[in-house]
Amino acid sequence: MTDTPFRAGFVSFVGRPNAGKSTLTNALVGEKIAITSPKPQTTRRTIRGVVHRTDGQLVIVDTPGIHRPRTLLGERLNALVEATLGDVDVIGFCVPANEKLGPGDRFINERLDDFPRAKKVAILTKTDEASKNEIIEQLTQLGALREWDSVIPISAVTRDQLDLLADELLRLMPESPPLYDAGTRTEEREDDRIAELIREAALEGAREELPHSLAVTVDDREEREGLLEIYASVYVERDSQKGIVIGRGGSYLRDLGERARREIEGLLGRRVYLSLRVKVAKDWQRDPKALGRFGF
Ligand SMILES: Nc1nc2c(ncn2[C@@H]2O[C@H](COP(=O)(O)OP(=O)(O)OP(=O)(O)O)[C@@H](O)[C@H]2O)c(=O)[nH]1
Repeated sequence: MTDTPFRAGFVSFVGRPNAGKSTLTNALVGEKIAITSPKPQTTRRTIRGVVHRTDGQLVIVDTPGIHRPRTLLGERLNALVEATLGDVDVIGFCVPANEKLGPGDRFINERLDDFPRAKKVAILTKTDEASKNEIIEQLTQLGALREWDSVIPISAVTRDQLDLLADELLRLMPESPPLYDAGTRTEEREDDRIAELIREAALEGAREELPHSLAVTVDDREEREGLLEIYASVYVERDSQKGIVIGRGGSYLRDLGERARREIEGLLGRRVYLSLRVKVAKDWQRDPKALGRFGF
């Protein structure tokens, strides 16, 4: 019997907004690394999640989507995507099984030619939401786009075929010693993860105009009688949005704080007191200084 070599490398999932990239990352890593939301384009940061197996390591680089930039934030995010995809070993192109292949998918598929170094895998996501016939039709359409190194239908929610996907991704990785210690599941700083959980809670139920205007910073933490107190700010771009986030009598802010606190307690495994303040940073998406402060 021959020993299987240890393989390790980087994979990035791309696909149109809402294709299920963040959910897939979390399902593979087995921990909440990237926030997910039914609102499109909520992923802003490059986040690394690490999948540990006895025969190898998959390092997942979760990028913001590829889209046409409209603000300085958009431009910076696109530059981040370019730099990331130029560097990975495998690109997983995610297409939802329950929506027809559209111009958005074709645009991204064409862009994949710009990254010749990476192996390319087509991933049909959300198969739990589609019929057998729809899945077959989508697989045929995907197959016609290019010569993929692999084509795999999965559901991150029911975990269907996730192990097979991990096998396939690993098979395409170079032989390499481990890239991360066994205990490492993400490179994200804890405060950044907390800020993202708060942003996720704020996105739930937020109105159309709001999602792209939200930013969150964790400003301070204090230990008090066994309780961890976390002080954070939720930034919006305009005064009118401040009222929306606070809600009538503070109701919206209370609800979102409650949801965020539960998620943070899950992450940290301990009781937390969360104090949120809503602030206005005028047009921060276009302001280089503000972008720097928010970590972009
Ligand atoms: N039924 C079902 N829903 C899914 C699955 N994967 C993702 N979703 C849902 O699809 C929506 C979008 O998922 P995300 O993982 O946030 O999508 P994304 O591609 O990261 O989105 P962006 O950050 O906008 O680029 C969420 O409401 C998820 O719950 C799946 O396998 N099955």
